[in-house]
Amino acid sequence: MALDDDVVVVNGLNFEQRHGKERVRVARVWRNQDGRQFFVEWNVGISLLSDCAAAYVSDDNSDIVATDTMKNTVYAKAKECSDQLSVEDFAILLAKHFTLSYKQVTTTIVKIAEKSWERVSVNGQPHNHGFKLGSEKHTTEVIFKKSGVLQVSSGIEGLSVLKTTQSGFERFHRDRYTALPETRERILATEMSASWRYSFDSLYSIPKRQCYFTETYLDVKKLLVDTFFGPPKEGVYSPSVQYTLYEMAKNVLSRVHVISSVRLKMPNLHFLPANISTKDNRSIVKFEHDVYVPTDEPHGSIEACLSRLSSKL
Ligand SMILES: O=c1[nH]c(=O)c2[nH]c(=O)[nH]c2[nH]1
Repeated sequence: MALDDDVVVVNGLNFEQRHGKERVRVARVWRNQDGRQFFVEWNVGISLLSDCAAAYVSDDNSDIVATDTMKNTVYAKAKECSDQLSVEDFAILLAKHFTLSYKQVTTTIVKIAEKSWERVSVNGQPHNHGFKLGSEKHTTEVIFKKSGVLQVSSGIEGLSVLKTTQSGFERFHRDRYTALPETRERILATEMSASWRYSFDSLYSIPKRQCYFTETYLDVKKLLVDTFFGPPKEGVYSPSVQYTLYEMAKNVLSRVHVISSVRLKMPNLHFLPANISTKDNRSIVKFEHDVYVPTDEPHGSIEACLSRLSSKL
């Protein structure tokens, strides 16, 4: 969403500013009558686009919403949420609060990352109040304008996936600097980041169902992961990270109709063949698709965004 309408002319110069609070960490527990407890941990960032130019050019702070107030609001709103809600719904609630409560605020941007605390099972039974930390984060970004225009995006950060076969890279461009051999057999590993934008454009078009965004997040995550791996027995061949990324994004758009665009970032984390030999060429370790040197740098970086023709980016 272009935020150009927040540029003003001050003393003959274009001026654009925002202020907010980053890394506000809050955790919330909800307790059910039946003894089951629910837990989330959020890292919240708030940014306000507001008419407070006076504070930049004079000592008039009267239009500044203090960033300390923003921080307190996160805890106050978390307290008010007596029913469990998705991270997206919490971001919408905060964005709505700041945009509608302050006359000088024209736009609020709320970004939240949720840690993946998952309920543990003990002896095969889900534990009432025990959680363990998974690796990936569920992220969201909500932009809410005074005009009522809303933009909701969600994402996944740090989802590490790897397959030990069904990946290759052949027939790529070669020149005098190319050393990489072609292969139809390699490890494919990435730490995926995904973000997608919902087509909802106002508060009224947001589905009211309590777990709507959480369910959609889990659907998208499953589509991405299932497409990466393919069926459990035979898998699916990946001729390049680019091809697999495109298939993943395409499947999300074709299956989840409320999503208008999806961006995927898939670093190619190389597992190099372990070939070790002595100075006189005696092999100590000969690579037979069994021993690898894991690396995380340098890594390939592959990123693309796929959106419906009708969507505004
Ligand atoms: O899937 C791949 N895509 C690339 O662009 C690339 N480049 C490279 O060296 N290896 C790979 N693998």
